[in-house]
Amino acid sequence: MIIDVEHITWKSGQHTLMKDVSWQVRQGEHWALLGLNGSGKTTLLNIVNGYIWPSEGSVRVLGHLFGEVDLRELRKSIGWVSNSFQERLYASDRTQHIVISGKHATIGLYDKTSEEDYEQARELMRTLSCDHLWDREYRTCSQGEKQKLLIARALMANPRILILDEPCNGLDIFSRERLLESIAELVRKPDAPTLIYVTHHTEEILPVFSHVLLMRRGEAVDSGKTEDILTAGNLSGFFEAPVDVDRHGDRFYVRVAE
Ligand SMILES: Nc1ncnc2c1ncn2[C@@H]1O[C@H](COP(=O)(O)OP(=O)(O)OP(=O)(O)O)[C@@H](O)[C@H]1O
Repeated sequence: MIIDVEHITWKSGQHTLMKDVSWQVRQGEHWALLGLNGSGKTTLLNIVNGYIWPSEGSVRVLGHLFGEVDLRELRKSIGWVSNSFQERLYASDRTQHIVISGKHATIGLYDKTSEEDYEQARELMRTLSCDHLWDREYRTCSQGEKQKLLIARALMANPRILILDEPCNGLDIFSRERLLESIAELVRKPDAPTLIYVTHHTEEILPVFSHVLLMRRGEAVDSGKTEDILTAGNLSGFFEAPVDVDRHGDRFYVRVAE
């Protein structure tokens, strides 16, 4: 089992922000986390990374029970790419150095870099179709290009789990498709990490995401195989408003029903 969250509840002050959430991610699965603003997606991921401690329930990641494991060690196996991180990077850094700094999750490069580090960075930038950005200043890259670099950076540490938190935010539809194609490419690699993809938009849930977890007001409302979860009936119940789901190819587009 990659992630095993059992009956977790988290209270902050008067508010119960996670209510009896259970979630199991198995080897070979890739998950999308879908939910409206404030539904608890980031909170759940903070729990999985050991930044928030639930009031009740248990968390196991990669077989390690929280409470018995050195979280700093465990976190080395988890890559987490989120938008809030972007601003903390040095704007004038070269792209390849940003990627290589992911090896030890540092901001900036402090360790000596080896020839293999450069090779790995180049290979990862190739996988994410951004090797043409080699030696560019980070600040000159577009939003979509920055996302790709940050994903490559997270992969530099060879994580077993890769969390992509709304990676398509702020991207135009063409940049979004290019980024999604790179993510699909990454998953097709034989030693790909388990992906957790956080989004508000069903159309970003590529066929490589085998499973979906629906979050609402701190609860895991439903979870299962993508095609079983992303139906009009199911999502209308989930959003508490009638929606239509149009399927184009293997993508799901949700519209508010007339
Ligand atoms: N430390 C905290 N103390 C109190 N409330 C919190 C805390 N962290 C999160 N919350 C609240 O918990 C709820 C869930 O927040 P969370 O960030 O997990 O949602 P989300 O699904 O990731 O939302 P978004 O899609 O907008 O990023 C929100 O109402 C938020 O204000």
